[in-house]
Parts: sequence; C-alpha cells; structure tokens
Amino acid sequence: MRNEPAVEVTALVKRYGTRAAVDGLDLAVPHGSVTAVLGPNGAGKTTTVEVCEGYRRPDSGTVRVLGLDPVTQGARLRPRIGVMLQAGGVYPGAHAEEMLRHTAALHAHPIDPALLIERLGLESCGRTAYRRLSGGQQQRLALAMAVVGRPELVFLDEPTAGLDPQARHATWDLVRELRADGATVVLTTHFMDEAEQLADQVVIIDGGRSIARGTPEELCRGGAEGTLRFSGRPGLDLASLLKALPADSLAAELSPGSYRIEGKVDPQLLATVASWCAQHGVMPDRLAVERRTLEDVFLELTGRELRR
Ligand SMILES: Nc1ncnc2c1ncn2[C@@H]1O[C@H](COP(=O)(O)OP(=O)(O)OP(=O)(O)O)[C@@H](O)[C@H]1O
Repeated sequence: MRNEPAVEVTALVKRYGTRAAVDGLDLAVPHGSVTAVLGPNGAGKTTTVEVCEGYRRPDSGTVRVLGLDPVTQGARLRPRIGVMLQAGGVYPGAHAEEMLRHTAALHAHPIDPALLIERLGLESCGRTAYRRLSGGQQQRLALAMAVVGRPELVFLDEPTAGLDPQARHATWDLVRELRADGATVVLTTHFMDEAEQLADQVVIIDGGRSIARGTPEELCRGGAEGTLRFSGRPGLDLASLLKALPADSLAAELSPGSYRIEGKVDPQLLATVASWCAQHGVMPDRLAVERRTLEDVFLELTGRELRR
C-alpha cells in the first residue's frame, strides 16, 4: 500500500469549454516528499492541483490521492488532506483566530492553533475579520488552516506569493517540519529558489503536460554543463585558449579583462585553463565555476516568450 505514490495522476485531461487546460498530464508524488510543481502562467498547475483536491472533475485520465478517487471518494479523502488555495476558500467576515480554532476542532490531533499563530506571526490578527487582513496575513492564515489538522498530504498553491521575506522563511520552515513529521507536500510556485530550497522532486508543467521531472540537482545537471569565469589582463588570445579546450567549448571576453568559458566544466577543463594561463603569464583572478540554476533549466525548457 505504502509503495503506491501519495498522488498518482495518469493521462489527466481537463477542459474549460473546448480548451484543454490540462492535456495528458502524468504526475507521481512519493509519500513523505515535497514536490514542487513549476510552470509558466496558464500551464495548468492550479487546475491539476484542484482536480487532485476533488474541486474539479477530470474529463479523462485517472487520479488517485492517498489511494482514493477525489471525486467519488472525496468524503473519505478530505479529512486526510490539507488545502491552501491561491485565494479565498475562507468566510470573509469570520475572525482569524476563531476560524483557525474552528478548523482545528474538526480534527482529532490538531496542532495547537496558538503555536501556529505565533509561528506565522499572526498574533495581532486574532480578532480581525478575514477580509480586513492584509494580503500576506490572509495567505499566512490560509496556510495555518491547511496544516492545523496535521494532514497526511498538503496541497499549497503558491504559498509564498506576496509574502515578505520573513514570512517566506517561516513558511519554508513549516514545510520542512511537515516533511520531517512524515507528511507529503505538493506545492506550486513561481519561485525557483523556493523549489531549490524545499523540493525533493520538481515537476515542470507546460501546455497542460509534465515536460520534466527530477530532483533540483538532476534537472540542473543535464544539458550545457556549466560556465567558468575569470578575470585577467584584457585582450587574451582566446583562439589559442580554445585550441587547448575540448572542441565544443565556447570562450568570450565579455568586457575588457572579464572572460567566460562555456562547455563541459569538469576538473580537466579547470586544469587546462589554469595551465594555459600559467603558460601565458596570466593570473586567473576570481576564477569561478557556475552551474546552471533551476531558472536556467526552466527557461531552456519553457522558452522566454510571455504566456498569453
Ligand atoms: N474556471 C476556468 N474557466 C475557464 N478557463 C480557465 C478556468 N480556470 C483556468 N482556466 C484556464 O486554464 C488554463 C490553465 O490555468 P491554471 O490556473 O491551471 O494555470 P496555472 O499554471 O495555475 O497558472 P498561474 O501560474 O498563472 O497560476 C489557463 O489558460 C486558464 O486561463
């Protein structure tokens, strides 16, 4: 039972009218992991998450969440999952603390609401109506409500959008603790650093399909291997340097005395550059190896055009 994923989506299609927002998507989320779902605006992230939560009915494909069908077995599923929507889902007139306590009371072993209020910096908001909270405070309250029942599985849709850096870090700490306690977390985000910080698995979605997945390290490892930068005297003979390097390397002087080499950056390449510099009386200052970031990978895979 435990071997099956916490979330398993196969060939999911969800249309709005004639337009397929999700178009044959596959997703598997292992138990006890944090999965970050990335994708350009309109890629289908929220729709996918909402299908998994049971808020939307798939047009085709199969969805199993904790082994259950979210549409036909929603009543059994809902007490076991926590959901933080992008917006709303909360009665606007209710007081923040009252709502959190009410939600906690629905669960057998909730986290102490006072603890969450303190952890998420909501002490001053307790008696304020939800609609009067700032956007960031509403977000934090929605997060608290999603996790207060100690769910086995939590869906967080852009949990840190619009949060200040302090609240972002508090959210990250909370996600790490949920994972340490054995919960499974699925979050969507546009922040690549958030995915790098938190995710065991990153899934990139575009055009309603999953186009890449792996750990952040796995995704950053492939393709163009890396970049080497150094400073030296201006006007170095790059043709001579390139002759010493593997055939597919690139070298450029970006500004006078500032050099960039692209290619398979490995210890051998470093040794070759250092040796070439030694032979030519060059001290390679500020020599630095730069790996591809998740943002580089994301833009390579999804392109640079704006989504409309
Ligand atoms: N209720 C709806 N009715 C009609 N079209 C919708 C509806 N909800 C979403 N869509 C469309 O479906 C597509 C996918 O939307 P979705 O919200 O799932 O994307 P997303 O990846 O979460 O985007 P974002 O990063 O902007 O939140 C978009 O083209 C969107 O306009």
